[in-house]
Order: sequence, then C-alpha cells, then structure tokens
Amino acid sequence: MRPLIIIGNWKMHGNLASNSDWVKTVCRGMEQGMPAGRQYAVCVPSPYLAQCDALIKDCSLAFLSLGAQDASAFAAGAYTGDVAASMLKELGCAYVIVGHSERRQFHYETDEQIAEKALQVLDNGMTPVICVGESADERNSGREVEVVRSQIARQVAVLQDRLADCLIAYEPLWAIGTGKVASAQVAQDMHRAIRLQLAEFNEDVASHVGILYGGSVKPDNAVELFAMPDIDGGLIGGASLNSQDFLAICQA
Ligand SMILES: O=C[C@H](O)COP(=O)(O)O
Repeated sequence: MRPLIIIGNWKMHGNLASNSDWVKTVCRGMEQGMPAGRQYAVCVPSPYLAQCDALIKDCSLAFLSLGAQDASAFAAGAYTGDVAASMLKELGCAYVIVGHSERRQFHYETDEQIAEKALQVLDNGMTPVICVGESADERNSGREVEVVRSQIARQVAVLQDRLADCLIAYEPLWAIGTGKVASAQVAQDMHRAIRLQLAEFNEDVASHVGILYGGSVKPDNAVELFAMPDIDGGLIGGASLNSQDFLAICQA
C-alpha cells in the first residue's frame, strides 16, 4: 500500500518572518492530529533551508519533512550558483523536486539532466520528486500521453530500478498556477498511464512508485483527487503558501 504524500512547494516565495509563522502554524495544526499513514513535506527556497530545518526539528513531528526545489546534476565542482545534493542532505532535506516545469521552461533543463539530478538526490539518501507534464497545446492536439510517456521513458533509461525510490509528480502545465485543476478523472487517467508504462519496465517498480498530482490543488478539490486509486498525493504550489490552506489539504 502506497502512503499518501503531500508536498508544499513555496517556489520563490517567503521571508524569515513569514516562514517562521508558517512552520509554527502548520506544526500546531498537525499536533492536533492528522490522518494516519500520511507523509508531509515543504520544499522551500534554498536560502531558507537551514531556518526551516531548525523550525521543523523543533516541532518533532515524524511525518513532517523538509525538501528543496532543485539540486545540481553534479556532485561538486565549478558550477556557480548551483547547490549539490550533499549540501541539501546536510541541511536536513528528505525530498528534492527535480525537473519542475518552471526549471524546464526558464532554465532549459532536459529530461537527461533531470534524471542525473535525481541520481544525485538518490545517492545522497533523499527522495527525488521527478516532475512531468504536458502543455495546453500538447493536450489540445491529443499528444498528452505521448509527451508524458517520452518524459518517463528518459527517466527509466537512466534510473532503471532506482525509480522505485523516487516520486513522480504529474503536473499538467495548463493547470499550474492557473486555477484550472485537472478533473480527478483526467488526472487519474494520466497517473494510470504512467503506472502502466512503468509496469512495462518493471511491475514491482510500478506498484511502489508514488505518483503525486500537481496543478491548482486547493482544499476544495483535494478530497476528490486524493481518492483516485493512482493518485498518491499532491505537489501543492500556490495553496501551500497559506498555512491554513496547506493544513486543510493535508487533512483532506
Ligand atoms: O509545484 C507545484 C505546482 O507547480 C503546482 O502549482 P499550483 O498549485 O500553484 O498550481
């Protein structure tokens, strides 16, 4: 049985004061009791990892972890501005998002680079959250499954059995930050397609991999999405910035 995993992604938002309020509010809310068997995390901007690590450790909830939003594809070296997976590990991260569509769009990341990043994250004992998803044009021209299959195939080619220790986040680009959530059935259909594709490679990997949905998840649509058999949780952007909304989604 795969656990439900809900991960907030603050993207490039936050400051020292608001981060502290957020973590303290979420911890207080979670201390009141959460549905059993779930895992939660928040992926914060790199400069705030140490701060948020200390705040999360202070509340010592075994089911709440810290995550990062990207890692270098290299272990160390002359890569100005990049952050190595080993550094993220030292700062308390359990999860690292790789290949978010905003990294693909603004930093021209390729599937091959994303797979190398995932390997670095795995080699340092953390869980990569590998993002895939199609654009509105690709869906409108009926190519959504083909596009996502090609992204997944490139991950399989590099990661092989190690995919069993990764999470995949299906995030249709047309649903990110737009308020246009994929219907639960549209999301389920793509999650199913991803799982079937993984099963073509290895049935054991397919049954173990958690596939999260991301794209305009809100407290009022989370229950229906998370009830789908192949949706194993969510990657939450905008709604994770509000501690009460994030808590409500975690409790959905
Ligand atoms: O990483 C999160 C996704 O990009 C979803 O963002 P959103 O919830 O603001 O649509």
